[in-house]
Amino acid sequence: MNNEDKSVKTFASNEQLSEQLCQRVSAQLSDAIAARGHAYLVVSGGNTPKPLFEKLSRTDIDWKHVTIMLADERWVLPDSNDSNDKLIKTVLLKNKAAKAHYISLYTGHEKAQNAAPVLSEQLNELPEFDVIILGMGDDGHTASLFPDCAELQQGLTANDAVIATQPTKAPYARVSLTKSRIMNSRNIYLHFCGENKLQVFKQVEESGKAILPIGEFLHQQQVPTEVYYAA
Ligand SMILES: O=C(O)[C@H](O)[C@@H](O)[C@H](O)[C@H](O)COP(=O)(O)O
Repeated sequence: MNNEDKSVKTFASNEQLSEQLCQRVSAQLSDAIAARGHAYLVVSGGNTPKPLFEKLSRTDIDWKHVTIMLADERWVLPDSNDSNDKLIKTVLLKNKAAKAHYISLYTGHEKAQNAAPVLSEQLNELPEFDVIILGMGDDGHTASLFPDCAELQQGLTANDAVIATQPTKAPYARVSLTKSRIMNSRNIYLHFCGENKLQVFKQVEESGKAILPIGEFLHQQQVPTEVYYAA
């Protein structure tokens, strides 16, 4: 591993990983509250983070001084089982974490591209995120920055905080944080599970460059980035 490689913490299960990541993230959120009076936590959707969300929801931190939001949203109705908004409200914003502030990326606009500028204005006003937890797909996408979507370069270069994307190999139009908004964070975590994703991660890591979107956040030295992997 060259010195640019990110530290990878490997766990036997997502349950064990989630326990450790919950402790780490909670401590950083509490430090942020102590230092600045408020903490900003950005999470990703999908299945991988569910055990982490359950544990975070039960963690005793000063949630009323935490704002939570998603790194991306599928453009589906909020009662859809594919809605990240529904996932967060169901699995994270409960128990002790019910006191947290939450900024939904689902604006109610008919189209994601009409929501993106409104969300950009709102999220550009926010300070540096304290913690952002990114997932990764088998294709190396993260948030909704997909290798095969026409909007990828815009997502990697725009100063806007949010863009609309339309992946070709995944369902739904989406809104996604851009690289510049993701990088405006104090701590980045990449959380993924399974051998397939591990091979993708190793391929990107060993290439030394951003051959897939996740590589934009692995091959950078500006923001401390830790990788949490479970078999
Ligand atoms: O809206 C989404 O789908 C997520 O934000 C996305 O980036 C996710 O992190 C990966 O697709 C991994 O999803 P799984 O954890 O379900 O494999």
